Amino acid sequence: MDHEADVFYRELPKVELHAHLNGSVSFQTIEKLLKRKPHLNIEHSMTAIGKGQRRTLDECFQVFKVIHQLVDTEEDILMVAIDVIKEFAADGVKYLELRSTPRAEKKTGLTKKGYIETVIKAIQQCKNEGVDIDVRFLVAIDRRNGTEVAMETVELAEEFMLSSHGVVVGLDLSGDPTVGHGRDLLPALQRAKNCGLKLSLHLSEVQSQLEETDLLLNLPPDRIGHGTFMHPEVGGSQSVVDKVIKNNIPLELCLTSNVKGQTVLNYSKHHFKYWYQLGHPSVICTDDKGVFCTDLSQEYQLAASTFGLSREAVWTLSQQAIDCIFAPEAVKQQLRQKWTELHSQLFK
Ligand SMILES: CNc1ncnc2c1ncn2[C@@H]1O[C@H](COP(=O)(O)O)[C@@H](O)[C@H]1O
Ligand SMILES: [Zn+2]
Repeated sequence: MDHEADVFYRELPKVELHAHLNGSVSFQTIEKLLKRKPHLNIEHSMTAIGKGQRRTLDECFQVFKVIHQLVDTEEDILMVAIDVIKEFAADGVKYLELRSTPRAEKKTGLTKKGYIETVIKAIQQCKNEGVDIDVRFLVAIDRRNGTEVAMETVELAEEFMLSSHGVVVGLDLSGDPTVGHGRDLLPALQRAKNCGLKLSLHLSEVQSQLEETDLLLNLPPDRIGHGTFMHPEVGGSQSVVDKVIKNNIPLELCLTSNVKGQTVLNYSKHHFKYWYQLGHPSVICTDDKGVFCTDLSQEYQLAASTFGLSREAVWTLSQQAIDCIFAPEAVKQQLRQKWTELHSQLFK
């Protein structure tokens, strides 16, 4: 980790809605994976982007390929998922939506179905151990894999939505934004929506995707990841902004991810400012806490210090994230209750 966040931000109860499993693997867990697979000759410097370092988004995607080499059995996935869940819990996250791309690996016999089952098993195991966090799962589509794989992924997600007792709640569209086009994925996304899966889509993470964003907004998605280049000031358009506002689609905003991935020049230029000033639902998230060496407390603290938010404003921000979760209304009520209980402790 680059810094330790102040106590207030760690104790602040938080909701994390945008976390890719394999991007969230901590230094300590990477250490364990390196010991399991010394023959790969992978070093820490290949799996994370440290303090003050920046990479192009393209280079970030190389990092994921390295991590995927390290996480290629059910055993690895189980360990990684349990570690990641416990780390979020230790950081004060009370509700977490993890997302991950089911992968099959011929070498190890890993199947996509086994992948999803293992993540669900990890979630169940943490629950049985009494870890103080409610975890849900979004099955991810990697956009580079095209139409057919997207449709298969939706079918799998649908199956697990029906059998996982509420753990699988939705679908994520992610992957290298410069590869593939949303139009080819539209039928799969439409199908997901029709069968009751919630949709969180990475949109306009890079510039010049306005046409795709405009098209996919017609679904409409239930949440947007990043949305960095949607507003007119950065080459977006007012009509796209109007669609987002009209449909009241919350944004998942990941400050450090965008700064380290160089799609945003610096923290003060982050589009959090634009959407927050509009009063539009904006949720602070980590994206890839392992790769970008951050955690959710730190992201809240960075937002507060960069944009001059008071502690009460930070509290409200974390509380309003509850409105944006994909789990049902009863879960939202429980979380609101929890926030109310914790408020007096934090502001005594
Ligand atoms: C930095 N901005 C980003 N933009 C788009 N997709 C991203 C991403 N960060 C992560 N992913 C997606 O998540 C995968 C790794 O986790 P999982 O193997 O699925 O658990 C990456 O391969 C990519 O598809
Ligand atoms: Zn992401």
